Amino acid sequence: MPSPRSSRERRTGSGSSRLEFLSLVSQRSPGAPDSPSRRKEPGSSAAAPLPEEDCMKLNPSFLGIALSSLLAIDLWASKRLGVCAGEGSAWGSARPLMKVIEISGHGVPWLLGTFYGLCQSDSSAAREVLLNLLFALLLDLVLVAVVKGLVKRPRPTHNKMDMFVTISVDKYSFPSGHATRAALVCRFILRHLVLAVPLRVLVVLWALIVSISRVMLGRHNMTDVLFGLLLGYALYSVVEHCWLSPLSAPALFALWSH
Ligand SMILES: CC(C)=CCC/C(C)=C/CC/C(C)=C/COP(=O)(O)O
Repeated sequence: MPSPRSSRERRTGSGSSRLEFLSLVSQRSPGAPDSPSRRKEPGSSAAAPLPEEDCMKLNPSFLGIALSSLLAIDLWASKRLGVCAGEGSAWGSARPLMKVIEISGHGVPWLLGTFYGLCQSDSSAAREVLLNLLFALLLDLVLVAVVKGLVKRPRPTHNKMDMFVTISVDKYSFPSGHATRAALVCRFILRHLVLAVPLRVLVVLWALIVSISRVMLGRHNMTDVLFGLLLGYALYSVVEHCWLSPLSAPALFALWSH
């Protein structure tokens, strides 16, 4: 397949890659000063040809353009939706409520609550469900920490870093740990707790509100939250696949049997 550079060369009749570079630079910043690669050497009539890899970097693919446009829209919309990002923001007075919602989806109360329930449970069915919930919550923490550490996307600039108990990777925003936990816990509860319909609706609403509040608080961009929800949803399938039972993990269950 001919490379984009070679087809351009055929059209212009030029043997050098200079025109390719010029067109891209002028599209991006028409008023920008000459870059080193555009500058002619004194006394020479043409710039030295660019290495192939430089041209490829400057030649944005359709996917690249689509992704950067999506990210630009994401940053812009997330900033506009960050209406509780500070006390002085448009909905700054709702910030304390948003922070309560934030704590309701935080890892510490969920881990402590599940652990406490496990210690108090007196039926083997409850122990099995709570042990798997604990496993799911820990798996979620590890997975989110790994992805945050790999992607290293900084939190939005309008975020005030005043969160309740964080770990080092929480300076990064992709994906939202609250969103993964909300989706995971929501699926888990709907599947393993016998609840009346209004309560099931409340659980789904809680997960949605926790997720939306991440953007409103300015903690995350929308894509962090959307990916977090997908990740948490998928993680539940993994947990169900690896379901711990007295048969598959007898030693673990022996620890909790009174
Ligand atoms: C047992 C253990 C290691 C507990 C750590 C619990 C903990 C500090 C979880 C972090 C929860 C948190 C602040 C997540 C960040 O959520 P985002 O939605 O802002 O990504």
